Amino acid sequence: MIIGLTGSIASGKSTVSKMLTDLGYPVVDADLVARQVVEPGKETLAEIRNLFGSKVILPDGTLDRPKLGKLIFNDPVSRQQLNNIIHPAIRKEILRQRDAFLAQGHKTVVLDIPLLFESKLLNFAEKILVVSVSEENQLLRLMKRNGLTEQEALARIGSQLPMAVKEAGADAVVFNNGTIEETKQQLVQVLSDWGLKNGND
Ligand SMILES: CC(C)(COP(=O)(O)OP(=O)(O)OC[C@H]1O[C@@H](n2cnc3c(N)ncnc32)[C@H](O)[C@@H]1O)[C@@H](O)C(=O)NCCC(=O)NCCS
Ligand SMILES: Nc1ncnc2c1ncn2[C@@H]1O[C@H](COP(=O)(O)OP(=O)(O)OP(=O)(O)O)[C@@H](O)[C@H]1O
Repeated sequence: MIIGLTGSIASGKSTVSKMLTDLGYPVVDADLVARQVVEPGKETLAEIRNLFGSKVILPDGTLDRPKLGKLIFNDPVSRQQLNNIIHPAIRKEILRQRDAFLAQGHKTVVLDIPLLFESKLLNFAEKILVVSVSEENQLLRLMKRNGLTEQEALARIGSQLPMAVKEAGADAVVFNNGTIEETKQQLVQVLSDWGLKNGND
């Protein structure tokens, strides 16, 4: 079974993803893949440089992520241009990592993809698990984790589909407003409903 794990920014995907890893499930992490495909020397990084200029490249040749983030989260046109360059590379690498896990004999693979609903990967997930959070908790957690102002955090939240749309498209929703333990209990219940106990299933 391929599980698509998604949610909105700072809803708690990484937190749930870690719980799944601890239970033994193999997880493909799209945010990590997004970093791998722009490592120095990669074609995607060269394309980003061509589009946005050398101002988004640090002296050591790596991507200046905060700078590119400021650009794309405040401008839908730039965001779409970046997505057009980077998403095909991310998609290809996600599928490669999924296939590698399946080839190792895993029966269940988790794809942790923040933009699952916005991307062309939705069809690859047989079950969609959405991690949901209240608007208030989302804003507070995002500002705290990334050291953002309220305005910066709201721009990032606004660059994704609304939480309610994702909940409506989910096979199951885990509400991450309480303690981490309460979230874990909900997750275990969902897995059990799907006939899964641990990463060997
Ligand atoms: C703009 C970048 C360099 C900013 O890097 P930064 O280290 O500050 O953020 P990070 O990569 O950890 O992303 C944090 C969160 O932002 C959200 N996010 C990232 N990119 C996008 C996007 N293009 N559109 C909407 N939300 C996004 C996701 O929820 C993600 O989990 C980076 O986010 C990026 O390369 N984005 C494009 C790739 C992408 O779409 N990634 C999302 C996973 S497929
Ligand atoms: N139940 C919780 N109670 C308190 N804080 C939490 C809880 N769950 C997650 N957090 C914190 O909220 C922040 C966002 O969580 P996390 O990083 O898991 O979200 P995410 O959905 O993976 O975010 P992103 O889309 O940006 O990668 C983190 O700093 C995390 O430690």
